[in-house]
Parts: sequence; structure tokens; C-alpha cells
Amino acid sequence: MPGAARPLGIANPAAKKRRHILYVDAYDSFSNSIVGLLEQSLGATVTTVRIDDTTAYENFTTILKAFDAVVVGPGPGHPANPNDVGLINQLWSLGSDDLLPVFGICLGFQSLCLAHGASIQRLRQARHGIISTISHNRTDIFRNITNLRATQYHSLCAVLGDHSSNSAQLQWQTNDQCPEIQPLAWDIEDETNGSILMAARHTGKPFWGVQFHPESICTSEEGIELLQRWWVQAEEWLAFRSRVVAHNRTTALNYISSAAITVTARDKIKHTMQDQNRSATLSLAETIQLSTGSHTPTLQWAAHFASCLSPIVLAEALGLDRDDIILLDSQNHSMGRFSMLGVVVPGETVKITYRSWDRTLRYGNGSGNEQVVQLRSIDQTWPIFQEVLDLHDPKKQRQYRGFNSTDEDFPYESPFWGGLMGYISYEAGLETIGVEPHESVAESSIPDINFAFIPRSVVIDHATGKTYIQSLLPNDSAWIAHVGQTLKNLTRERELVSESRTARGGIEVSRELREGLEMEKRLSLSQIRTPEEQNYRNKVLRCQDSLAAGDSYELCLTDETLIEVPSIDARGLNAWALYKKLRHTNPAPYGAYLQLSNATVVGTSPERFLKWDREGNCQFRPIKGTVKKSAMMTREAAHEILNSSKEQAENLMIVDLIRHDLSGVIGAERCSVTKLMSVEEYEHVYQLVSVIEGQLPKSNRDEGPTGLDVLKASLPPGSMTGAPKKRSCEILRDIEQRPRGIYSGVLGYLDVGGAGDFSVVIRTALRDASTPEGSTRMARDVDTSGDSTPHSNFEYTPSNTSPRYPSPSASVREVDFVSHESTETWRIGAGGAVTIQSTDEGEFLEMETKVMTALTVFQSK
Ligand SMILES: C=C(O[C@@H]1C=C(C(=O)O)C=C[C@H]1O)C(=O)O
Ligand SMILES: NC(=O)CC[C@H](N)C(=O)O
Repeated sequence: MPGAARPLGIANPAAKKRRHILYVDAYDSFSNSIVGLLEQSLGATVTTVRIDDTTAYENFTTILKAFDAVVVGPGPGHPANPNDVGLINQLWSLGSDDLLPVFGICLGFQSLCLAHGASIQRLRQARHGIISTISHNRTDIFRNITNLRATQYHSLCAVLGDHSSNSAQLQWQTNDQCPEIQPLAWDIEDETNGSILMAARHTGKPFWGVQFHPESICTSEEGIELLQRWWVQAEEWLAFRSRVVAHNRTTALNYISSAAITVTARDKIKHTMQDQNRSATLSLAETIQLSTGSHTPTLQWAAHFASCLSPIVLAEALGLDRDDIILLDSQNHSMGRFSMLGVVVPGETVKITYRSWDRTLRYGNGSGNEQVVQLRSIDQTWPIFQEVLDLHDPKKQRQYRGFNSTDEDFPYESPFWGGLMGYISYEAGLETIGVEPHESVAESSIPDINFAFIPRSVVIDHATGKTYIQSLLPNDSAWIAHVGQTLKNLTRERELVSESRTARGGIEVSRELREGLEMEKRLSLSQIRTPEEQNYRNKVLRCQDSLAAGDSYELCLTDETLIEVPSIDARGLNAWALYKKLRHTNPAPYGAYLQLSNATVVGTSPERFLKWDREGNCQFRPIKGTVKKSAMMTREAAHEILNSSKEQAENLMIVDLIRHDLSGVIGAERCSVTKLMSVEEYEHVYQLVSVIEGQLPKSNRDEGPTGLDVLKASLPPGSMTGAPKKRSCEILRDIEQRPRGIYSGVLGYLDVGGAGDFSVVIRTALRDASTPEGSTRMARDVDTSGDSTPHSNFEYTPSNTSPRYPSPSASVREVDFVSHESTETWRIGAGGAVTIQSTDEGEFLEMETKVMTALTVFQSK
């Protein structure tokens, strides 16, 4: 495996005048990395146009006059399908006067070959995320290239007449069927598929193409040289034809829709606000300021040392559990450092929700004055959130008022001073990429964005033992002192009795026992409906059909387990007690307890989606590759499995996808892969994890992109979609036939000081509507599509015989899944990445393993 971060060579860009390249994007999830590679290695300015841009389609030859060359990118689908290639086809029939150098990558390459007589065939086995040596005869763009290893992402291949796949002898000449296409490179390492054409050029026109992906993190450095060799040839052709770009570039550029241009115009990202948004922002800011009682942001804080402090113990000691807390709990896990308590004050804390389905933004403090704003799209929410954060940034306020802020003024080590805490659903993510959600999302009462503005918080740094008590409210020293005193009391009690849990006196212990017993009683009556095996396996096969057809490279298929919990004495399940049980049975670095605006989240995610600090350092930590722990599965055995080509391919695709997402905002030159496919151990599973990092430009935060810009450009999380993201999400929606909701979304915080941290919502139990103790709700209608069965067939479930786990022989129909008159529904989503190398059985088992990490908590003791 080549090294992780790699510097890019620059082809002496200063030597010649700056060239302009048009990049044609076929909605691939690697495009921004290709654009970055072109900019850096060729020193060119790149403008992006999408294949389905209708104005560009009608004015394509005029647009081309403003460019020196075109690069046609990869993408989902088939080059013979006009919808998959859009305006690409126009390139191959340009008249002599309009000709210009073109370089096709993957789909672009296949389209070039198809247009000149090749047939496009399906590979016997698709090659997604596979790295192989490229064989060539060192001519043309391969001159001086010695040892090129390159990543492939394709299901289809171009076949040039007789020298079809499987030919023993590699061909370097044109043939009768494709007299204008000269082969330049082959992959001869694949026994299943035989030799596959990897590169070619047109004999008379300045067209070249490669089947592999030069931009992949696992393509060797020579991929860059290859592009530079192409550029040399392109320059020679331009000089030979004395071709110059049109003087009036602006007219040509006006034909390109701005949506695609923003892919590269990151420097221009600003928080421009429409009038309507501006007023929504102002009144939201006013509402928050009213609730906090201050128009001048302040941050009051105190730090205490309290080693080994559990946020649970602290929350309970403060009387903060249940409805009035959001807990982001790293559970002192080796991979986590901070735990945070966000205090929600009923009737005071401002809650902000957005629903993608009807595009409504709502906010209010729950005291009957909720405001509803109709937005045009989710795009309008981000500037509102950013503005709310900026208005409360205490650092900014000091600067406005001419203070010199010093490091001591603020607790910089605490990543959250106050701000927005909550989640963004998967469907909200779909809206950001223009994918329609599944229609049944209309029935959901769950907001797609669900934040609370948190002015009071406690942050525990498990690494240093320091605990920060912070308030954005003016004159809040009494609260800070109260929390400080509670902390001191806890520490003193612990010194007296080493076991902290028993140290908090009889009242708490008996309460805990009572709550636990009550919860267990209720759980013993709950009913569980897990995905039906054959049905899930069929869905895996359907995913693989799409992969084989070239419509996706990887699909993260998921399904949902439903748990119906009856109410007893008209009381709902105690979610806090459930969370305490879950953090014990499945400790993970992204524990979360949240009960906010109709949603309850009880989760133990192992996966960070995106974190950024106040210095602008961004980090993604995608997980892809899962092995279940067992007595037989030693660390060594897990390493071996996770080092297999299947697991590595799965991970690589997501690494490349996330590099693209991040590059689109901060530029490819600022992104690096700092950890590639390392094995991490969790309570029930081993996971393959990579780390992608980048630095926001250090420009004024008002002008340049912020962490929130990176967040919104990267939704939904790539590890939960597959690649390419947009097409994969459409396929998954059609196969899964349900909205995912909070599962597969992201959960975390946006800090007023400029930081943020979000996990991927997995291994998490979710309740549809808030069911505070003392209230009940009717059961939701249970899905009767036959997609799931009301029993568990998990082999290792110890309570297989309990009423909640009827034996598979009682293979009951949905009628047996009785809805109690008064029950609440919990959901646990789970799934895994399906690749062409997956087996349907293996994928089912993987989904089962993942669902069990959270489902065991519903087993009564
Ligand atoms: C889909 C889930 O997990 C995702 C899929 C993984 C995989 O395919 O290996 C690993 C972590 C998550 O990104 C889940 O836990 O439900
Ligand atoms: N990466 C790509 O461009 C893929 C092209 C085509 N959809 C295939 O699968 O072969």
C-alpha cells in the first residue's frame, strides 16, 4: 500500500502562461480530487461543468472556445446512456475548428472508446477500489513511466475488436474495428477478467484517456507524471494548431451553471443571505438573546481538577438527567477524550428544528411562542446557524470592543464553550445533494435538523482530568459556583469511598436500582422485529446488480430493527437508564444521550464523522471494514481479514470519497490522509479506520470557509452511502424503501468559538417521539410489507427463548407482532458496505453483528 499523505509535483506552472481546463463532472465522488490534481500538477485553472447542465449543453462549442483543454471525469452509469454522459458526447464530434485536447478518465475514457468503434462490456468481476500494475510500452503519455500502480473503479470496460479481454497477447496497434483508437496500456493482473484496456489515444485527434483513477490516494506518484506527460502533448498540439482561447471568457463562463462552478470556487464561499433569511436569523438571534438575557456575548467559566469523573455521575449529582440534558459522552474510551453536558432548561432553552420534507424552520423556547419560517431549501439554514454562532462568539465580541484577547481569556483546551448541540438526519443530507427522500418520510414527526442552543455546559477532559464549567449567560457565577461545589463534593466523596457509584449515598443508589428494575420489567415485555434474512440477502444481491452494471462502486445497505416497548402504568421507557445500560454494554468514543423535539437518541457510535478545531484543523475518521469479535477471532485473525483486498477496497473507496468532499471546500492541496486503513478494537467488533485531515484557509472567518461549510458539503456521511454518493443514495432509497431518519445522520455540536465535532449516528437506539416519564403514546403502525420478522434469529442471543425472541420455528407473521395499546417504538438501524466482493450471507451476518451492539440493551437481565 503506498504511503498516506503525498505531496504533489508542480509542472513548473510559472514557465508558461496560465492555461484553462474545463472539467466535465459526471456526478462522481472523486471529481474534486481530480480538479485539485489538475490545478496542482499542471498549474492550470480548472472550471467545472456538470454533464446535465442544459445551458452549457446548448452553448458547448462557445464554452469550449474559452478553454485550452477538457478533462472528462469518471462517473456512474454506462457511456451509451445519454443521461449518464450528457454533454460529453459532443466532444467526440467537434469540427476541426473547434477541436481541443481532451483527457478522459474512466467513464470519460469509455465514452471516448465507444464513440470510436469500441464495444463496452461488463467485466466478469467489477473492479472497485482495486490497485494493480499498469502494463504499457513506455510510449506517448507513458514515456518514462516505469512502475505505475493505479486504483480502478469500474464495472465496464472498453473492448477494441479482436483484442478483447482475455487475449494472451497485448496489442499496441489499432485494429479494423477501432482504426482510430491506439491502445497505450493494459491491466494483465486480473485472471478473472483477462487483460483489460487501461489507456488509449486517438490517432488523429488530440484525445487521450485512462481507465484507472490517477487521483486515488493509492495510485502511485507516477499518476501525476502521466497527467503531466499528457499536458506536454496537449501543449504541443495547441502550439502546432496555434490555438488560443477566446478573449471574451466571461460570456462563455456565463453559460455554465454556478452550482457546478462552486465546486472549485471555494475562495468565494461566503455566507450570503437572502432577505428572508436575514430576518429569520435576526429574530432567531433575538429569541436566543432574550432567552440568555444578554446582547453582549460573554463567556464565564471555571476549571476544576476531578480525575476519572464520569459525566453520568456528575449529571445525576446535578439533577440534570432525562429531559434537561444533552450528553456527548466519550465514555473515557481510549479513542475519546472529552465528554460534554449541555444543559437544556425547559421553557428557556431555544430549540431550532428544520424539516426537509416541507422546508420549515421552527424555533422557540417551548413556552408557546414557536416561530415558523418557510425556507426554499436547506441551503438557507447554514448561514442562519453560522450567524447565531458568530453573534455569540465571545472572542469576536472582544475584538469589536477593542480588547486584546489573550489565551488566558478563554479555556482554549475546552472544545465546546456553548452553542448548538443536536443532530442532522440522513434525509437532510440527501437534500444537500439533491436526492429526493423516500416518500414515507412525510409520515415522520422527527425533525431533520434538531439543535438546541446551549448556553450552559460542562466539559470533562478525560486526558487531563480538567473539568470546565462554562456559561454564555451574563452574571451566571452562581450556577458556575454551584456546579463547582458539586464537583468538589463528588471528588471528596470519592476520596472517602473508592467506589464512586456507591459513594453518592443511599438515595441515588436506591433510585438507580428502582429505575433499573422498572426498565428491565418493561424490556422483558418488549417485542423485537429484526430484518428478515432472505429479504436482506435479496437486497444485497440487488445492490450487487447495480454494482455490476456500473451504477455504483460501493453501496452501504442498511435496514432497521424495531423494538416495541409497552408502557406500564402509562409511563414510557426511561431513556436515561437505557443509555446507562448501553454505555456499559457497548462503550464507544461517541456515546450520546439526547432528548429533543420529538426525538430520543441513545447511542454508542464508534465513528467520528468530522471534527474541526478553532484553528481550522479538520478531521474525518471513516470506518469501513468490520469483523465481529469472538473467542476464535483473535486480533491477528482480524488483522488478516481486514487486510484482505475486499475490506481494503471498501475502505479505500470511502477515503477517496471523503478526500473529494473535503477538497471541494478547502482545496485538494490542503487535504491529506494521515492514517490509511488501521485496525481498531471496540467492544464487540474490530474496525478498519482511516483518517483524512485538512486545514481551513487561515482567512478571516467571515470570508473564508468554516467548519460548518465542510460539514454541509460532506453530508450525508460517505461511509453510510457508498460511492459515487448521489447515485448510490438514489439506488439505496429504492432498495431500502424507507427513510433512515437520524440513523446514518450526524450528531454533535457547533461551538460559538468556532469548533465542531460530529459522529456518525450508528449503533444507536432511536425513539420516534419523546415519551417523558409519565406520558405514553400509541404504537406506530407496524410495517406489514413482510420485510421484517417479529423475532430474532440471532444465534448467539442468550435470551432466544424469551418472549421477545420467539424461536425461528415460530416463524410468525406480522400479526403476531402485537402492538400494545400503549407502546413506544424504538429503532436501531444497521447495515454495511456492499461491494462486488461481498456475499449476501456475509453481509447479513455483518448487519446482525452491528445491530446487536445496541440491541442487547433491550434484552432484560
Ligand atoms: C452501517 C453501519 O456502519 C457503517 C458501515 C461499516 C462497514 O461497512 O464496515 C462500518 C462503520 C459504519 O460506517 C452500521 O453500523 O449500521
Ligand atoms: N469510475 C468510473 O467512471 C466508472 C465508469 C462506469 N460506470 C463503470 O463502472 O465502468
